[in-house]
Amino acid sequence: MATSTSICFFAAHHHFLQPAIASQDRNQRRKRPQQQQIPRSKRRNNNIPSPKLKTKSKSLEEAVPSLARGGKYGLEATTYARLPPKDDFILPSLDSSAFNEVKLSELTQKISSLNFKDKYSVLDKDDSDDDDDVGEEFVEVENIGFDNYGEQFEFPSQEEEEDYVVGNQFVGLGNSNVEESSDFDEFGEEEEDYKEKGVPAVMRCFDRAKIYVKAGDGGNGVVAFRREKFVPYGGPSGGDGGKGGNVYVEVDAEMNSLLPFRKNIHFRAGRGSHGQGSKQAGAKGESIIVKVAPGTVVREATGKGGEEGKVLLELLHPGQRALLLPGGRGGRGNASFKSGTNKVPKIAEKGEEGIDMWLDLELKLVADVGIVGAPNAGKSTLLSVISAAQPQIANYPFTTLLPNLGVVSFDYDATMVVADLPGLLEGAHRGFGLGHEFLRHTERCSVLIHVVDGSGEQPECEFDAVRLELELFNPELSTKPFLVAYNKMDLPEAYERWNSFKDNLEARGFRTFCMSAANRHGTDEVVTAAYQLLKEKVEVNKDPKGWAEPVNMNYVAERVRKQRNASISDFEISQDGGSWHVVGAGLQRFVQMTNWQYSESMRRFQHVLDACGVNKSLIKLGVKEGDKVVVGEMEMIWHDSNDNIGTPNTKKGLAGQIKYHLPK
Ligand SMILES: Nc1nc2c(ncn2[C@@H]2O[C@H](COP(=O)(O)OP(=O)(O)OP(=O)(O)O)[C@@H](O)[C@H]2O)c(=O)[nH]1
Ligand SMILES: [Mg+2]
Repeated sequence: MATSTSICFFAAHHHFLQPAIASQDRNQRRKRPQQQQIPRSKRRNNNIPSPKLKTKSKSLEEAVPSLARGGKYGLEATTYARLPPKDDFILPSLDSSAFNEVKLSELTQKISSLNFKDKYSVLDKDDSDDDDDVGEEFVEVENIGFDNYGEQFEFPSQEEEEDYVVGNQFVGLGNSNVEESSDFDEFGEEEEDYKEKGVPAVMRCFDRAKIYVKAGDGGNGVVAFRREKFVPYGGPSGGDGGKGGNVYVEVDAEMNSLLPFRKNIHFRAGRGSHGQGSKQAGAKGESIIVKVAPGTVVREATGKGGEEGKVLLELLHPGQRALLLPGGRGGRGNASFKSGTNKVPKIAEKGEEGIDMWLDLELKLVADVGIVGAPNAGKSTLLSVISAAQPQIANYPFTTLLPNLGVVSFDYDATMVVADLPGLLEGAHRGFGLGHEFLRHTERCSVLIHVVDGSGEQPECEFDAVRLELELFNPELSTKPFLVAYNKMDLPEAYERWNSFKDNLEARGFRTFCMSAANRHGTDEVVTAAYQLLKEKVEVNKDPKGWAEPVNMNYVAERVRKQRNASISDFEISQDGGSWHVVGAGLQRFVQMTNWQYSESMRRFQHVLDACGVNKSLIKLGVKEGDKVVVGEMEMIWHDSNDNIGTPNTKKGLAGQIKYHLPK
C-alpha cells in the first residue's frame, strides 16, 4: 500500500527569508557605522588643557569657488573643500587614559613629520611646551598665506628657514613625543588604528557612503463580492493591490560629494495601496530617486570582511538614471481567482514584499587631469593659478583634505577638468597619511601632473616615493600618461637642483617641466603639455564603434525581476536533523504572498506543494511522520496519512488529506 502524504500547517515563524540579492543581514540596520565615538560627557568633562588653536579652514562660503574670479584660463570652478564640523576635530589622544581636543592639521602634521623627518625636522619634545605658545605660533603661520607669499618666501635666509621649521611645530601634537612617532614608522597595527581614528567623519563620508534602499511592497488584493439590487450572485469583485514604488538612482550634476548620505541613509519607496471592492485596483506606490554625484560607483554592500562587493552601477554622466530595485507586485484580489471550477473564490494574495539591500557608494572624481605630489609641493597653488578654483593654500602639509576641482579653459571647446588631490606620503597606498582616502580618485583621471617640491632636500627621492605609492596602490596608475612639474623654481635651492633633477629624470624618459606656481612662471607650459597628453589619450581611446552601444542602466532591476519570477519547481531540499528546508526563490515568493487568513489559501498551498514536486521529493528523501518542513517563512509538520491511496490531483481530493497538527 502506498503511503500517501500530507503536510500540516502549523505556524508561520517570523524569519523572513529574502531572495538572494537582498541577502544582507537585517540586523545591519541596527548596527551603527564603526566610528570613533567619544562620549559627549567625556568631552565636556575633559580637564586636560587642550591647545586652543584657531581653525585654519575657510568658511563654507569661502570654500565655494566664486565664478567672478578669472585666472588666466579659468572661467569656472568647483571645489570640494568643506569645513569639517567641529566634532570631527575631537580625537582621542594616543594616551588612552585621557582625551584631548586635537586639530586635524595637528594630527596630519604629526604623521607627515614622521615620514618627512629630514624635511620638516622631527618635533622636539621640549619645543612643544605650553598651549599658549602654540596658539601664538599658529597665528604666525596663518599669516604665511599665498597672498603674502612674496614677503615670506623670497630667498629666505638661514634664520627665516629656522622660523619656518618652528612654524611647523605648532601643528604637531601639543604633547606628542618622538617615541610615539617611531611606532608608526614600523607600519604596525598601531599605524592602521591611528589612521582609522585620524580620519574625521567628514572626510570618510565625502566620497564613501553606505545606504539602505528598499523597493515598495505591493498592496494586498482583497476578497469582495458584488452586491447590487437586481444582480443576484454578482460574483467576486475584489480588486488587485497596487504595485510598490521603484528605487531609482540618478546622477545629480549639482552634487559634488556623498556628504548628504551622512545624515540620510535610509531610502524606502512607497507601498502600493490595497485593492478594493468593485474590482478597484490599488494605487501604485511612490517611487524614490536616490541622487548621487557624477562619478559614483554603486556596489552591493558586503559584510565586515572588508572585501568590496560586486559593482552594480557606474553613474558617470549627469542625468543618467538607473532603475535599481523594482517595486513588489500587487497581490491579486478574488476577482482574479475566478475560474470554471471555483466561481466563488474566497482567496486573495498579499502584496509582494519589495526587495531591500544595503549599498556601498563610492565617488571617484571624474577629472581629466589629476595633480598629485607630496604634501606641500604646491599642487593647490598650481590649480589656483590655472583655474578659477580657490583651494586652500598654506605652508604646511595636508592643507588640502578633500580634493578640489577646477576647470581650465583654453578656448570655447577646449576645456579640461583638473583635480587637486591631497598630498601623498610614503605608505599612502596602505592608508598612511590621507593618501589612501583619495588615491582612488586618480584612477579616473586620464592624465597626471606630478608636482615635485624643488626646495626639498631630495626632490628625486620625493618623486620616486610618490610614484611608488601610485604604483603600489594600483599598477595601472603608473601606466597613465603623466608629466613632472618641478615647482618653486624661484627659491635658490630649487633652482640649483633643477639641472641635475631634470637630467636624471629625462634620462629615465620622463617629461619634466620647471615652474614657479606662485609666480605663475612656467605654469602655461605645464598646462598646455597636460592638455596635449589628454588629447592624445582621447584619440587613442576612441572607440571605433563610437558611443552607439547603449548602456543598459536597468540591468540590476531586470536581474532582480528574473530571480523573483523563478519557477516554483526550482527548489532544493536540505535536511537538518528532524527538519527539512525547502529553498527556492519562486516557492518563497509564493509563501510570502499567500494570505493565510483565507482558508482556501492553505488548500492552494498544499496543491502547489504537490504539483511542483516538493511532496514527492520529500518522500524520496525519506521524510518521516512528525518531521518539520520549512518553506520560506512557513513551518509545518509532515503527516503521513494511510487513509489516502495515491495522490489525487483534484482540490477536493487534496483537501480531504489535510490534517493540521500542532508541533509539540
Ligand atoms: N616659493 C614658492 N613657494 C610656493 C610655490 N608654490 C607654492 N608655494 C608655497 O608652498 C606652500 C604649499 O603650497 P600648497 O599649494 O598649499 O601645496 P599643496 O601641494 O597643495 O599642499 P597640500 O595640500 O598640503 O598637500 C604654500 O605656502 C605656497 O605658498 C612656488 O612656486 N614658490
Ligand atoms: Mg593642497
